[in-house]
Amino acid sequence: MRQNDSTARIAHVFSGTFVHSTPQTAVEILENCVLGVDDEGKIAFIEKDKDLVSVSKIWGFETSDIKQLGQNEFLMPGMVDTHIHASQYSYSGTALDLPLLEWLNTYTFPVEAKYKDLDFANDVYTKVVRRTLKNGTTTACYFATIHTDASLLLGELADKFGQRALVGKVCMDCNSAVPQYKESQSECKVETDRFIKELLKKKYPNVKPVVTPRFAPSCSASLLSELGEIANNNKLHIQSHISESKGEVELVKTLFPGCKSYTDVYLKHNLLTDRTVMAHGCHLTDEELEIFHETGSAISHCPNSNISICSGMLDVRNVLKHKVKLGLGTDVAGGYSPSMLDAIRRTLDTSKTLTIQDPQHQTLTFEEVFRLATLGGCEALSMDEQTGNFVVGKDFDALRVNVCVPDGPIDLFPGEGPKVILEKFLNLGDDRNITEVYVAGRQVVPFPDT
Ligand SMILES: O=c1[nH]c(=O)c2nc[nH]c2[nH]1
Ligand SMILES: [Zn+2]
Repeated sequence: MRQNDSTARIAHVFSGTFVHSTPQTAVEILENCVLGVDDEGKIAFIEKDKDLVSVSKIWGFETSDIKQLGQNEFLMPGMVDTHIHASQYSYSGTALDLPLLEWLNTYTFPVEAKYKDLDFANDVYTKVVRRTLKNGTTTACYFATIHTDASLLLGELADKFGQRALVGKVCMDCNSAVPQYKESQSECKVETDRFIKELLKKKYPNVKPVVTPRFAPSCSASLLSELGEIANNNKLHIQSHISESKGEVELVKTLFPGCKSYTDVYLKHNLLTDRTVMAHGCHLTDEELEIFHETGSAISHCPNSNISICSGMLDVRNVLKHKVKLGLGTDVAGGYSPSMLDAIRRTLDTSKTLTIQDPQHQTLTFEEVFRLATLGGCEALSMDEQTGNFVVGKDFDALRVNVCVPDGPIDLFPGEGPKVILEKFLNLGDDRNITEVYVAGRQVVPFPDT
């Protein structure tokens, strides 16, 4: 057993069952364990089958401070939403009757144009941060809008409520359908620089900027180049969309005739790095996936959105075969649910649909999808050295799950072990079962005001 030779004090101790993923094992169940978190929010120790009194003496905490998990409870890593439009949350659950390009022009751009109004932004952004945290999203990779001040407000709210977040001020200098919702190229550069500088100046420990060209059809080639340069000079994350629908892929061919593929558009403008996450990718070719692998860029799989606006079905198995990093995203509001549990279920549904179409297709298992929602998301955002599973030294981002809350959605039966309990939670559970949420050791749910 390691000695407590550091000066850090133990802030939380949990005892019971922990469920997480490692690169080698999709679901590892650690029963009869005790896990300590230090006052810097890092996992200080994990001990199995140890006497609690001796562990408490070594680490210097009172046994009365231990949070004992019950029979129907477990701790799991927080879920990572690798692609969510905070600005579209106001109309989530509606407006799902048009394909992507018409959907953007009809519903999305007119709503996003309203974020000049900071009161409106404050209302929606407060609600989306709280809703996602309550549903177990400990890390979110957000698109905001083109408005710098509202995007900074989103960062402030994520920090206030304690969510780990990447926040992107959207960049777009082309929009013929809704011309009032775009910037000039020079405005876009000046405002992106201001957004990055001001957000970094806040020194929020867990909220960082992400360079966000909306997608190739909304950006001139020179804007894409400028954004590639900004991201690379400042070693920042990059997010965008790629190959979501066939109509979009055809449009990109006409807009960028000198590029070999949609992927080549981003590659040529230095936007594919090991800190890049591209949403969707439903129609990427194997050749394009190889470029993702070589550059270390990741894909955010957004199955609810892909189905809701009839964009396509990503073959996750094929992406994984190409050793491309992949996480899950809700893609609110093309996706109608802000819950990562929904993203897990839709990922399984899509994989099963592909198997119905082709029985040779190797269906994803719920264990694999659990990993994609947690550690996989952290890998996709290049945060897996910091968090994503229960490893000593990593930040403690975790959910306390109770599958038997009063009036909850799950019934258990005799003899059901932790693996079945996990599967039931993933398929049947909801926010009522997520009784506590921790980000970097700070308990953020229940909210302090409730
Ligand atoms: O699902 C999507 N949502 C968006 O807001 C968007 N913008 C470009 N491409 C997009 N796809
Ligand atoms: Zn999106």
